[in-house]
Amino acid sequence: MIEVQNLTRVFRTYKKQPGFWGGVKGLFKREFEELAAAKDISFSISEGEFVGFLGPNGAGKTTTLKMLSGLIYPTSGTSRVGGFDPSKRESAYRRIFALVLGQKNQLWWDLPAIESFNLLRAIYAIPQAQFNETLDELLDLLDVRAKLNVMVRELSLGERMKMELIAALLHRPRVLFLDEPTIGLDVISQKAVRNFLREYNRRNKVTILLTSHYMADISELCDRVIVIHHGRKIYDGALTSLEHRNEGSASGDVSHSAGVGITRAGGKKKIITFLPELLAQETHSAHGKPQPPAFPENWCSRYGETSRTSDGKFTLRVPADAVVAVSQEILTTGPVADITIEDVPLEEVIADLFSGAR
Ligand SMILES: Nc1ncnc2c1ncn2[C@@H]1O[C@H](COP(=O)(O)OP(=O)(O)OP(=O)(O)O)[C@@H](O)[C@H]1O
Repeated sequence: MIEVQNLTRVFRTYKKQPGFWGGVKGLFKREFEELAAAKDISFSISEGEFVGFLGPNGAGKTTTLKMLSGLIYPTSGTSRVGGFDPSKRESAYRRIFALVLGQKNQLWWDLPAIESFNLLRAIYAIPQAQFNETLDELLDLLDVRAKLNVMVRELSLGERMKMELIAALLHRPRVLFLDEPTIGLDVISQKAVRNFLREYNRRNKVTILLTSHYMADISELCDRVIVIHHGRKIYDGALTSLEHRNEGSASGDVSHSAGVGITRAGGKKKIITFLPELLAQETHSAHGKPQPPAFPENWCSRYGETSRTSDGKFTLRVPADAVVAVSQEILTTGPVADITIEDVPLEEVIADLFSGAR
C-alpha cells in the first residue's frame, strides 16, 4: 500500500544575522543553510498494517508524512501510496488518504462540528446515505454524538481530537497518516482514541502510519515500528524485536553471581525492584550487638546494572531467563517488604536506540 524509495527532503533556510545591521547585511549578502530533514528513507507497508513511526523531536517524521500526503515535494526519491504518486496531487489520491496533525485543526473553529462534516461531504462528494452511515458509526465508536452541535472552540481538547478523526475518516480513506493524534490529551482520552484506532483498523483494514511521543500509543497499537533519527532510518521491524535489543553488555556481568547460575545469553531484560525490610534496624544494634544488614549497600553489585534509590529500594536489570533465580536469591537472603518485576520501559529502549544512533 505504501512504497517509499530513498525519499529525501532538503530544506534551504536563510540564516539571518542578529540585530538591525545583520538584517541590512542580509539584503546584500544572503547566507543559506541546508538541512536534510529526511535522507534516503525507504520502506514499504502492506495493506491493513498499523505501523509506528518514531523519532526524537526534529527527526523528520512530519516532513516524511507531509511528503507522503503531497503537501511538500521530495528533493529526491520516490513514493507510491495506494498506487498513486503523492507529489502529483491527483484528486483521486486525495480520496484515498487522510492526514491528521494533532497540533493543527481542520475543523472550523466557530462552527459546530456537524457543519464542517457537511462541508467535507460536499467537498468529497460523499453520497448522503454513505455519509450518514459512516458518521453514525464514528459517532458511536468515539462517543461524541452529544457534542455534534457544539461550537468546536467550546469542545475539550479530547472531544476536538475525536471530531478531527471523524472529519478525516468521513470519506473512508484507505490510508491514514496520524501525526501525534493524542498529544496533550489526558490519559482517559488517550485511551479512548487508542481504542478507537485499534477497532477502526481491525474493522476496516485501513493502513495506518502513526507518529507519537507517547510510547503507550505505540506499544498498544503497533506491531511494527520504523524509527528515524536525524532524517535517517535506523530501525524497521517488529516492536518486540526492538524490545529484545535491550539485551546489551550489562547482562554479561550477571553470570558470576554467587549463588545463582545465570546464563549470559541475551534475550529480553527485566527490571527487579525490591525494598529490604527493617531498614531502620540495619544501621542500629540489636541487643547491643551490631547487626550486619541482610542487604548491604553493595549487595547487588554482582548484578552489574544495579542502583539503589534514596528510599532504600534496589533496582536490578537482569536477563529475563534469570528473573526467577535472582528473585529466589533475594527472598532467601533477607526479609523483603516489597518486590516487583517489570519489563524495561519502551521509552528507555527507544532512548538507547537514539543514543546509539547518535
Ligand atoms: N519548512 C521548513 N523549513 C525549514 N526547515 C524545516 C521545515 N520544516 C521542518 N524543518 C526542519 O526539518 C527538521 C525535521 O522536522 P520535522 O517537523 O519533520 O521533525 P519531527 O520528527 O516531526 O519532529 P517533532 O517530533 O518535534 O514533531 C527539523 O530540524 C525542522 O526544523
